[in-house]
Amino acid sequence: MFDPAHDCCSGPGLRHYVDCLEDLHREATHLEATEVELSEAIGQTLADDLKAPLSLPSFNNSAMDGFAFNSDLVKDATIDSPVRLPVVGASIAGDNAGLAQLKGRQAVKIMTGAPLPLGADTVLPVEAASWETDVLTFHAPYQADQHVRHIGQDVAQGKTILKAGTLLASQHLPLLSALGLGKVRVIQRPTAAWISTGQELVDDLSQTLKPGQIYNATGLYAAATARELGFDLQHTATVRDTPQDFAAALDTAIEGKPRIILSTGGVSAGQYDFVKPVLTDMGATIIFHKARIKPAKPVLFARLPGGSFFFGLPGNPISTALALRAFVYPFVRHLSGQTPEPMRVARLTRDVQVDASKTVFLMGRMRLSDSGLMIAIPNKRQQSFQTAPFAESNAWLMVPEGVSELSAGDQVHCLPFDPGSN
Ligand SMILES: Nc1nc2c(c(=O)[nH]1)N[C@H]1C(S)=C(S)[C@@H](COP(=O)(O)OP(=O)(O)OC[C@H]3O[C@@H](n4cnc5c(N)ncnc54)[C@H](O)[C@@H]3O)O[C@H]1N2
Ligand code: MOO
Repeated sequence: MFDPAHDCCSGPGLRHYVDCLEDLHREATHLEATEVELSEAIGQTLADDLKAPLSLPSFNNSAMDGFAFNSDLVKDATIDSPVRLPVVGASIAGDNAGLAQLKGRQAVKIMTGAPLPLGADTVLPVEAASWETDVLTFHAPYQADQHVRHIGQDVAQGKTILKAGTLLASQHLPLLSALGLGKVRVIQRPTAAWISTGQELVDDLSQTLKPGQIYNATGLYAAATARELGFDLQHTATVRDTPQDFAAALDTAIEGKPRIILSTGGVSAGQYDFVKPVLTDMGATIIFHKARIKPAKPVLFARLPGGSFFFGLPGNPISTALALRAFVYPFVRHLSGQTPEPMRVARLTRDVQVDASKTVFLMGRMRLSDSGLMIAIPNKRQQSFQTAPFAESNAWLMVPEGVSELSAGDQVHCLPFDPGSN
């Protein structure tokens, strides 16, 4: 059974948030890479640097519908002494006829995207051309290299186009598709199971509450945010808050071999706070329990005997949300081989006073001011049971430990609720 005398991390020795992040990074050994179809790769992390297997464009081609020829042929053209070029054929996109060599004083019709014939060095758009039947007339010279898209002008063959650790998103698809990269090696999103604990919880939102009951405020939130936080929720359960029920739920979750198991509730100090004793009984290694943060102070992180990781998220809905964003997300990001999250900052719109003995995360809104500056508006209400200010917010504003007040205009580090958003 759990022995409080060996509880390294509770009591006065609560862990600093920065130390917790270090623990999370140390534990998060990258998941194995697998090859997937490009269509399946969005939201997964690239396992290796990707090099371009070909150049883009892979052949010189026209950027306009018009005529292709060699500019040298018309260099002496004047009003008085025009130069005429016969139009001998056409280069059409998808057609390889255009790759033929132009011979002598010739031009060809050319369509946007069609190969520039060998010997041609420029394209005259059709609306700028003086032409009749099959003859182009020039009353002035025409520059080389007009409206030509050159080999490699987009991407040079062999160049690294995306780095390992890139989270693949829809903006990468045109590039990867154009390069014919139909399969890519990725580190797949970790799988997770979610256990809500509490005999007061009701999952069915259409059910009438009995006295003392409350609706589960974070079950649906977990399902909705899993993807943006980088994991796949494969199993959810809601159980009573007894050690037996929790242990049974944990066993069931483990059978699905998720990489991560998350639970809500039962990690604080009361008699129903059974999560840690149950974990300790099953031989888990508690990596940290309780941090010098607000909210979500009782957050717990452990390694289970089978190799899964466990997060005990405090039950207050806002504490659950903060623990997900400030602990689970950095862990998942590291597991997936991504680089640490870039720091986002914004200027506070008003003074804030906080308890300097902990890292404080305030619910707030990040947005661009009328003058184009990123500003952070802390919500007036900050309690961890208050879902209404959370609904009004889109980011956590982080005030580091040691800081007791910040003034309007000071920069504050922000964690957008959706880390993929700007
Ligand atoms: N004596 C102490 N009491 C508490 C401490 C403490 O240090 N000493 N810490 C407080 C803090 S901080 C937090 S956060 C909570 C965390 O509690 P638990 O994780 O043990 O969670 P529970 O006690 O099970 O629940 C807390 C609260 O949240 C409600 N809850 C739980 N799950 C849900 C859910 N899915 N949807 C909506 N609401 C939920 C639950 O009904 C309780 O009201 O402990 C403090 N206490
Ligand atoms: O940390 Mo608790 O999350 O303050 O309510």
